[in-house]
Amino acid sequence: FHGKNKTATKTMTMTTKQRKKNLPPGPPPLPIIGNLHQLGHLPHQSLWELSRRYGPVMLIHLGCVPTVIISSPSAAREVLKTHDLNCCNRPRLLSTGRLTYDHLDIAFTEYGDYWRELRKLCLLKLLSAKRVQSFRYVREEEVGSMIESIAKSAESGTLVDMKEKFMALTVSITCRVAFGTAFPWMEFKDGRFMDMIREAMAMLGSFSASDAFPRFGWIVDRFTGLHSRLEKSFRSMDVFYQKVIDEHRNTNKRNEEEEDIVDLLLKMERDQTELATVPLQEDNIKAILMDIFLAGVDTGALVMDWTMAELARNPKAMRKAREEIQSCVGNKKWVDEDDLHGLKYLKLLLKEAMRLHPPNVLLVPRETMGHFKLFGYDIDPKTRIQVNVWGIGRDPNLWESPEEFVPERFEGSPIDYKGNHFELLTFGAGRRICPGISMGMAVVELALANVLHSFDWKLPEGMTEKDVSMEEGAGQTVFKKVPLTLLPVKPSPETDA
Ligand code: HEM
Repeated sequence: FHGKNKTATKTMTMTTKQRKKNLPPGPPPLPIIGNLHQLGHLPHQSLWELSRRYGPVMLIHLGCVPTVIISSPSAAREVLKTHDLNCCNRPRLLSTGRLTYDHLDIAFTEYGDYWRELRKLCLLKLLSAKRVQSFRYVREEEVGSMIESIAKSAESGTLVDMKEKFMALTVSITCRVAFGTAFPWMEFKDGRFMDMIREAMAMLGSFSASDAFPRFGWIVDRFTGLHSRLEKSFRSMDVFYQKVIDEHRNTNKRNEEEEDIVDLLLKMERDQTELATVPLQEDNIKAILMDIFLAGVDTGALVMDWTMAELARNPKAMRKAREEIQSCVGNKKWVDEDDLHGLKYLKLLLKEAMRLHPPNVLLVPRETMGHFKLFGYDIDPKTRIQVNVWGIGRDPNLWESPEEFVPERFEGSPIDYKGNHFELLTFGAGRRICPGISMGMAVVELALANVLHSFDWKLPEGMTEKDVSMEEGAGQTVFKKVPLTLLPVKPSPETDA
């Protein structure tokens, strides 16, 4: 009887405590599935609609997982700046865990000493300003090859699938920067390499029941075939990285100028470098390469693809951009990286395209590490946090005519995408902000400047600007559902003048 009374008192204090909690508002969850049924095909859009009803700090349940959706710049500032230390963990998820050799990478590893040291390595060596600069010739050469291949389509009057071109460009630049070779070996040619990357991206964006229902979800994932598909994707990427590493081990050491990222990581392995007492080994190297590929290839290509789609729909903006480039570089064949400083309008239109089409619409998920108060609401440890960057970019309270593509809105505005302005969070903010901003934007700016300088772009016959579909498809990143195909036209000196 005595014992029972004790339990009753304990239960009473627990429930009083629970009751005292001021949890954020949100749509009522259903038993077991929580709010999963409300996500739809494009969760960022459904969540944006819901947040207009429940507010910028909204609690939902993804199966058993409490998740707070952030949908305003001031709430984003709270989680990415004021409480960043509490919010900078990443949840352990099925697909990210497998593809990163059990979280040995930077993007999906938990916050702690290992992440801190890896991140330092990334910022100081792998993606430093000096290294980005040292690969300028790679970017210029690869953009040159892309322009030459587009010129062939212009000559034969064939349409260009813009996303395919931009993906091929980011892949070849990344291959050269990371492993010094333009494109991998024969067995990965004929589109197989691209298929492999696409499949890994699809796996990262896939819904896994194990993540929503940690206790029994794995049974569902085995039943649906997700486990074996993930395993197959992991194996093919692993074989590829092993080949890259073996080849580097067997090659005479390059001088420092020619050193690629794998050379640098293998040197650290030979020197028995430790990252937070973990000696750097092959799996760590492969996990880092996985990040460089999966974080950098698709995002850059998407930014370029969406930007071209907006320009195709807005011929005035396209003309203005081309005129600016023309007046800046004149009759020079290529726009080089020194010319980019003068291309102010190009930078404005990129900001505008990234406002409307951030590739990571909900950022990369974070997880809280301790309890804190957010606008008076209690946020518990182990709560997942997703910032609706897409919604913030289209909020009519922040932007005039938010759905319209108006690059001029950024004229004279201090807002940029480097993590200090919570209205434009294309690359995130805080401790986990993207470390590849300079590397990514260097490619995007140079490629678009040359694509616009070298060709006039026409819509396929019979299509008008209004017919360009802006429908979205969602996975880990948001892409154009209907591929953008355009006709490149080589301008004659007279028509361009
Ligand atoms: C236009 C291109 C790119 C976009 C839009 C982009 C966007 C992002 C975003 C939104 C995040 C999550 C930030 C957060 O959680 O607050 C991120 C993280 C990351 N990005 Fe990028 N990224 C791009 C290019 C790159 C490139 C080129 C690389 C490397 C070669 C890269 C490497 C990473 C890594 C390693 C992380 C994880 C950082 C961490 O968790 O500490 N990204 N990126």
